Amino acid sequence: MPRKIAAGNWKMNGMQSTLIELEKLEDKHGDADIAILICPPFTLISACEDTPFDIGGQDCHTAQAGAHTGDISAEMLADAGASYVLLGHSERRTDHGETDALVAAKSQAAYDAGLIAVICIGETLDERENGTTLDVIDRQLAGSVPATADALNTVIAYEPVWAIGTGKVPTTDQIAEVHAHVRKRLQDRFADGTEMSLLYGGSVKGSNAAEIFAVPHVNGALVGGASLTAEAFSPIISALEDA
Ligand SMILES: O=C(CO)COP(=O)(O)O
Repeated sequence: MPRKIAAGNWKMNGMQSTLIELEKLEDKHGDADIAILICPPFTLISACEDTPFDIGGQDCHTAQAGAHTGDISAEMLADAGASYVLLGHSERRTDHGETDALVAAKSQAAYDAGLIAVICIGETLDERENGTTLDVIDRQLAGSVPATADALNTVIAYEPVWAIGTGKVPTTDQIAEVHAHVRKRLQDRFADGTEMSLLYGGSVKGSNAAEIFAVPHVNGALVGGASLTAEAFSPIISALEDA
């Protein structure tokens, strides 16, 4: 069975004062038997080390060290206490022009540093309306996921770009179609493709989490806005525990 993962992507949010939310989350979910992954900004990774949660970065460089002002390497993330890193998020693809090839190179750097790569894929609204969603998914999977991926070092997050931060959620049929397609492609390509965790992301909330987690091949969620407070994230974690 793929591992269940409730992941929070804090994006460019979070101050020292935000860490109180993790203490509240620990009170409720400190001994959860699913993985709870928090991806704070780089500045808070070390400060999260004492929490019982898995910690992840939101990006890394392809190199482990060197003259790359402003960048962070996978080795640095691991050194700071992270065990995961988000890669290829649509905001990085859009804001920083990240290509599939770059995401694959970053994923390999993550593996080399012993991190688990959460590789994000997903279509834009135009692509969905053009009927090219599954083509886009195929291209991103083929280009962004290295040949060295396996169920231990890789998690795939399907995040339709049009559902991120918009309150618009695909129908469960739409999620089911993409997740079944991704599972098939992973099974075709990797010996342990059946075991890779597949997360859904995009406007997940406490009120819609249970129905999303009931969709076949949805093994968890990558949550943005609703991961920023314990009050909003806790019901999502509970729904995944119950799924
Ligand atoms: O981009 C996301 C997580 O990576 C989803 O963000 P929202 O949950 O805020 O829509």
